Amino acid sequence: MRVLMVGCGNMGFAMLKAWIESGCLSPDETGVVEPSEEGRARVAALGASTFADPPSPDDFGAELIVLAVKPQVMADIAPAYRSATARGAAVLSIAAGLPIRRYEEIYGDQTPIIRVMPNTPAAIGEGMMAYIANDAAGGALIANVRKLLETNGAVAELEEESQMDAVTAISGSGPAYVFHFIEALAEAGEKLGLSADLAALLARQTALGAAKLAADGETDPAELRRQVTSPNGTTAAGLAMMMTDDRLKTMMAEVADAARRRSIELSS
Ligand SMILES: NC(=O)C1=CN([C@@H]2O[C@H](COP(=O)(O)OP(=O)(O)OC[C@H]3O[C@@H](n4cnc5c(N)ncnc54)[C@H](O)[C@@H]3O)[C@@H](O)[C@H]2O)C=CC1
Ligand SMILES: O=C(O)[C@@H]1CCC=N1
Repeated sequence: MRVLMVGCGNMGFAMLKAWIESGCLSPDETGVVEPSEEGRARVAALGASTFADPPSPDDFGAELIVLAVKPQVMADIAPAYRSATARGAAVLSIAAGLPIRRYEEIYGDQTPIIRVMPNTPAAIGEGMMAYIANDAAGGALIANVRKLLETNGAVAELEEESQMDAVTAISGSGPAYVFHFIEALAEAGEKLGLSADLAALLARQTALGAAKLAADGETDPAELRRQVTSPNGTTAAGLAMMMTDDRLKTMMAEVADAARRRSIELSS
């Protein structure tokens, strides 16, 4: 499948890197439109073709256009690819907020459109990729797109598009919450007198180990938490600060709701 990615910043590059490095996508059939010279250089290092401006369909012959620009500029940028969709190219968008109907307004509802919410661990095959497709997207296209997304991590098909704002708030933005948790744990270590390097190592290795223990889903995270918590021990003392009055749960609900509301705002 000839893939043309439009915009290759933090998220687009994270996805493309795994597509190419896994061997799922050949660099020969990959193009990237990216105005930033630095952005083009790192794509060129993967062996893919780069363009500062949209290539004509005759020049590239894209079968899949991947829209990976910011939602705020999508309406200005996406119409340049109408000639490619008119010749049969499908569209995969990773933009937050923008519903499928927005793309149908640009390309027509006969154009196959898939909307996916990725996250940055996609670069190392540990992402969470949640998608939904319009009626025009056939089984063969969806199977091919899933093959690409599987190189990025776990893949889930949503039941309805209305779930996408909540998905964005949880898994799309979620890595940033976890990174901030790691920052906060490391800073707490420094406040307790540890060196910055040691505190940072303890924080990130602890997050990694805990995530790996929880990753297979076989043991409930609440049970994993209980396994660390000796009665009247150190963990119980620490957790009381997080759990009294559901302090952390209340904060996480507020965090996720703010992100979901912003996703809804971006759609209008
Ligand atoms: N960063 C993340 O963790 C996630 C981002 N997303 C979505 O991914 C999309 C991209 O976000 P980021 O990669 O974070 O932003 P970014 O700013 O890193 O990347 C956007 C890229 O688009 C390029 N660009 C600007 N004008 C262009 C044009 N006319 N043609 C082609 N490319 C153009 C920019 O040079 C830049 O490299 C957004 O829609 C965002 O909602 C979705 C999930 C997670
Ligand atoms: O912050 C954002 O809007 C994008 C979407 C999800 C993660 N990053």
